[in-house]
Amino acid sequence: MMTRMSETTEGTERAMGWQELTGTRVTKAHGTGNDFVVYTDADGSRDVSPDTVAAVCDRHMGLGGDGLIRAVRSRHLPEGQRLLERHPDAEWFMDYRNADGSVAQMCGNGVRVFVDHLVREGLVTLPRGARLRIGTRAGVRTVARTSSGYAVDMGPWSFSHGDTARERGSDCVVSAAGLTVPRPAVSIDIGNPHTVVALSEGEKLDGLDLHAAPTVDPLPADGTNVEFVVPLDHDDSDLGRLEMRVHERGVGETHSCGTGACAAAAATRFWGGPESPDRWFVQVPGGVLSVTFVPAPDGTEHVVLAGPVRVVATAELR
Ligand SMILES: N[C@@H](CCC[C@H](N)C(=O)O)C(=O)O
Repeated sequence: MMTRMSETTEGTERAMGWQELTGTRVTKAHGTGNDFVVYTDADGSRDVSPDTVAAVCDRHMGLGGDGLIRAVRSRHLPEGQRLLERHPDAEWFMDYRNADGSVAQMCGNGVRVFVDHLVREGLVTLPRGARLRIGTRAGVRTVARTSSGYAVDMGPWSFSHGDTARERGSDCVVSAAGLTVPRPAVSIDIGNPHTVVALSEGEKLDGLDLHAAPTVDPLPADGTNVEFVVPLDHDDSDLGRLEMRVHERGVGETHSCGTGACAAAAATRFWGGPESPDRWFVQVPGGVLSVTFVPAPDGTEHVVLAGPVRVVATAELR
């Protein structure tokens, strides 16, 4: 993290540097407690270094956030230009960074916040029921405006370690503070990497200490976000429910993770067998997300994530 020592007559303070964004108008918003700082860089001239991201996301010396999102026109990024060849309508690209400055492919809560930002800034019009295509490093995602927020087609999910999970029910083991022994788990890719662990009967999510990153063996090539889940009783056989806590790659424990909720529902549905429902409510510390598995026209199964967006403030970085 970039820091500089600035001496004042009163003493010495550690100042964080976000010079690249000084004077930039930003929005602070969250989706179920997963909070982000968003800014518009329409022509791609205000990219940021990892140090700047970390400084802005710092909860004591900066605005604070689980991530920083740059709204940039796709044509100004090489990865955006590639997407435009197949999806010329994906005008805007979500350039997503974790709080530590690392780049992530996708963010399920962030993409709702991102689209809400575009709407509020008058950069797109999106009436209720209309759809918008967004470029991300995980590919193009289609976002629809609903009566209570946004629903995102997250595309298909897959097991990160091939068929091993289908054969054995798990493909890795996870250790974490508060777990007595390492647990079998599955690693799932939904544009970004996740590993899902179910707690055993009688274990409680609040017994976990997620200050330190859980250990995953084998670790997916790009690292992983880790979700701990407890399936909840549900009366309605068409609607599954689960509770989840998450340790995010590049952040630490967060109040919510949209892609994590999708991965958690996919794993729990897989473990439950063919009778498992296609609709899930995922309870996270910051609220409830809806995850639905739908057949796609190309024969694959897509995951649709829906949830709210709340704007906290707009501000100018000084
Ligand atoms: N909170 C996000 C996921 C953000 C990226 C993640 N930390 C990663 O590195 O993959 C979500 O809502 O999906």
